Amino acid sequence: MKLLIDAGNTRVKWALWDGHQLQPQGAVAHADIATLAAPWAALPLSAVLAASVAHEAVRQAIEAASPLPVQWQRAQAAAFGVRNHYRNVAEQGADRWLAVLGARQRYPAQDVVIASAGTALTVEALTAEGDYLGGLILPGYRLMLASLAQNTANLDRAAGHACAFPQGTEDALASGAIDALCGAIQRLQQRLAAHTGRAPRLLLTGGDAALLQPHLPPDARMVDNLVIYGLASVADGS
Ligand SMILES: Nc1ncnc2c1ncn2[C@@H]1O[C@H](COP(=O)(O)OP(=O)(O)O)[C@@H](O)[C@H]1O
Ligand SMILES: CC(C)(COP(=O)(O)O)[C@@H](O)C(=O)NCCC(=O)O
Ligand SMILES: [K+]
Repeated sequence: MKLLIDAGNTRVKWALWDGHQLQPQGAVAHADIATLAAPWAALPLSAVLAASVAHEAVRQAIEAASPLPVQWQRAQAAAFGVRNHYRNVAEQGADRWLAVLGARQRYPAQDVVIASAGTALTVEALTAEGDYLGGLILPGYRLMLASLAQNTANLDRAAGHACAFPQGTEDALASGAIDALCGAIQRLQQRLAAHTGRAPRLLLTGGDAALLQPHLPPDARMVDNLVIYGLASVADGS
């Protein structure tokens, strides 16, 4: 059994992989990583694979809690039939590359847009031929609201509901953030469609995927743990 870990800028998600099935185990805040040491020590593990885009201290806390040496994964130029067109793969977040590999494993040979709605929103474009063309980075929902709260005199307040014609500040805040996030996703989707001449599938993952889904076309599909599915592909070497 292999332990798979996805350390984002807000939370550390982990799952177990037996070579056939993924068993998601949950998520903890960075401050609580040490609480995972005891449950991890009780597992019959053969390997630990992880990806982190968080601060170095998070990486060290995971290493301290892990009963085995951690096999840290990075973005690659190519793997499993996917070619990464990022100019410098060393600067790319491992989570973005692994989400692309996870999408490729779950939806082989399809044009896919992958929206990972976490601390940041990342949106990736992957063609049926296996070309990962690149993608977008923008602040996630919470970060957008926090930046307005911190840099204006009047906007430090809870967001309301997203709606078509917001008629109050709270709703205007929620609607602005949702439209920015969903607009970015749909623009990349349109560009990939224009590039390939085919309509891509849209996959949503990350902690805010459910927040965005009602505001996107009905065929947008939520797929939990795409980064961890990418780690499972790497763990299997397939
Ligand atoms: N229980 C939760 N704890 C923290 N964030 C949550 C929770 N449930 C949903 N969220 C949302 O998910 C986002 C974090 O998503 P996640 O995919 O874990 O991010 P990351 O990979 O950047 O750590 C938060 O910004 C928040 O809006
Ligand atoms: C864009 C990210 C901050 C997303 O992080 P997350 O929201 O998953 O915590 C992370 O993938 C990152 O730090 N990337 C490095 C820059 C790049 O991918 O080009
Ligand atoms: K993300």
